Amino acid sequence: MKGKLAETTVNFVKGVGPRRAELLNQLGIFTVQDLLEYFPFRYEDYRMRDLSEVSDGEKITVQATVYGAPYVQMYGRNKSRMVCKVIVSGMPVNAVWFNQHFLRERLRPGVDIVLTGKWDARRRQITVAESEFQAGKNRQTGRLQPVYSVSGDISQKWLRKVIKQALEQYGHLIEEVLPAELVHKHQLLSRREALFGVHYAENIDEGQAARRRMVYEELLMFQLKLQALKAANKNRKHGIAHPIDRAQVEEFIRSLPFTLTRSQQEVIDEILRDLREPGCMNRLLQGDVGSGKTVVAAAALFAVVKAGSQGALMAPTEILAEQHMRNLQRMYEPFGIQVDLLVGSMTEKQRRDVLASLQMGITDVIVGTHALIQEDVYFRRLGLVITDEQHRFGVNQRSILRRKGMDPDVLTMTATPIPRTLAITAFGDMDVSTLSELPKGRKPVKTYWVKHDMLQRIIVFMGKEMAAGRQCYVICPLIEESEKLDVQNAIDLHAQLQQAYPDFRVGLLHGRMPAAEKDEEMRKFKDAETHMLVSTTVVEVGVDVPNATVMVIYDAERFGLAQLHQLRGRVGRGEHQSYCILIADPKTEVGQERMRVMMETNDGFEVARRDLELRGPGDFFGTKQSGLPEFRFADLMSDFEILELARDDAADLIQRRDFWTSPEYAPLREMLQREKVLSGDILD
Ligand SMILES: Nc1ncnc2c1ncn2[C@@H]1O[C@H](COP(=O)(O)OP(=O)(O)OP(=O)(O)O)[C@@H](O)[C@H]1O
Repeated sequence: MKGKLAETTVNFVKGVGPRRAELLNQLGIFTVQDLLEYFPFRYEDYRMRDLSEVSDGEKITVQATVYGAPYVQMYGRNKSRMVCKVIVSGMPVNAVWFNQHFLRERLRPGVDIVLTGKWDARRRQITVAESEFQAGKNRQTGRLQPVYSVSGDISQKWLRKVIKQALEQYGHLIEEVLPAELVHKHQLLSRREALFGVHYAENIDEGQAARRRMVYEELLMFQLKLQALKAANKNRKHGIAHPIDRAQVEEFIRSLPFTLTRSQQEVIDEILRDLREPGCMNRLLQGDVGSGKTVVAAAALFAVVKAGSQGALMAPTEILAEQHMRNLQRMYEPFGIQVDLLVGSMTEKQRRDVLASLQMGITDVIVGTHALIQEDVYFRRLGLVITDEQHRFGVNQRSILRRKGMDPDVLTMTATPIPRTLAITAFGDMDVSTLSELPKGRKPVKTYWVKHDMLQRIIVFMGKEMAAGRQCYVICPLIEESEKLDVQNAIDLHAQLQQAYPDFRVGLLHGRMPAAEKDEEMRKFKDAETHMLVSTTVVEVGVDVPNATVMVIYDAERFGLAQLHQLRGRVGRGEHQSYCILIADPKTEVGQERMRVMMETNDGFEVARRDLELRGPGDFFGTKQSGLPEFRFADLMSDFEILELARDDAADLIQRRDFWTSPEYAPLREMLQREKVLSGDILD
């Protein structure tokens, strides 16, 4: 939102100096508005409890009174353990602090203190994580506390303080942006109430109400934008009406080593129809893992090339770009179509050659990463761009191309199963095609969940599969905090497994390897020069090695369901029976349930549905689903109902005459203007 708060930088908040301002900037917080809209991702319950209500090992916050003298033991270098007797709920309890002996002076008998920490029922002891001496207005304990995503030198405590300070200083300037009728209709909090509410929530319900208001606002803006865009694009007749020769496309399809599924055939028809039209195609192609999206892309590119244009296929990684290029080269070989690769790791000379060949129109199809549509890349006649979900073709990319005199059709592919209704709503500016079946003859992947102590048996099993000529993936544990540790893990596991299988070749793939080396490892696995591939999650999307039949995932509980499904999708891509083995010791009931979901279903839509169910209300801001547009506040899967409301409201607003004139809607109109969806670039 434009306005005073969006123009006031954070250093105007009391207590924020230049250094702290810089730290906030690193969190993406530049203005007071950013700060106020920096929402907690969950709440920590510091509400006071009675000892009789808590069970062993729980985290608690209690009111205590010191009655003994603190006893300090020093050990190591500067390490300490301090014990002090306190009274909680009328009973004596030991409070233990680590490395905080500087508090010793303050622990005098009779002093009241609020302690937060872990309760050990057997020893009647609290291991203190936080202690607070006075119970004043700004006290952190004794209530629900927002937990923000922080990093490095910014502490929770400090950020809480600064946000509260900002609310005190600037809260009165928070302006409503939604029309009163909508606030009323959906019983939303006002913007001011919501921003106060989310940071000061007394209970989870208050937090949720605040969140709901912001989610609605965000989704309404999103829908207004989409619908304005779609309306603008509909009016365009500047796209290319490709003179598609149906018979040639049929010939290409007949040349493939398999027959298309009905779904593939239908989707290709839909795309060909779009391509013939003069308007710009903007279509989303979704299909579960292994449903055969690449062939559809190949047929579309083929059609466009035969109709006299060039095509571009953009992949999220160099490995995938390379894979696509080889596939296309193989498929197009009988047809004399020139496919070239353009990626970052090429030499300057190679790059120059490809650019020249593109510009002269010698290259028919260019495959690359997203660097492909850069300022200095020129096509002779670009007719179709195919890209993937994470890199949806945005307004900016379109306008870069348009400036170069091109207005290609666009196809976006996604493997994230999104319920069709959600897809249509979430991608309101696109038409949606779905591959709803897998190629014939695929056997469902058998999924097993095992504990770490089964490792030996897994090793024997993989040995047997490899002896039968198959290949295996082993995905290493993932340590989120440190990429370096991830890599080390992968290296160690690789060494162990190579030792376990002296007769087979084991490859290694991780994110820190140079791109050329990664490609080489991938190629070796693809050509079955290596029999096993130990990898971090870099193989996650799109890799296609039909001869691989085993996917072993270490520490599977650390991955999200969507990610596990993606990983599992790397096997079961050929005629052989495939297996997915999840090695996991989940500690929570939900964690165990997630493993069971994987065992029970192979269907991506079902996995997504169960995933949603398992995310309880405690999961305040949910886990982000890949494949859908990302938002600050909203999570499209769980906020689907609000999304539908917002869609209907947006449709209603846009066609209303007074929306474009009345002051009530000025903030929404300004947003649309700022986002350039109404400007000349789009509305010709
Ligand atoms: N109709 C078909 N019959 C048999 N095999 C097919 C058919 N269509 C595609 N395939 C093969 O199935 C495998 C998976 O296809 P593809 O790589 O296109 O899947 P995808 O939809 O891109 O999946 P993912 O999202 O998992 O990467 C490939 O080896 C492909 O050659």
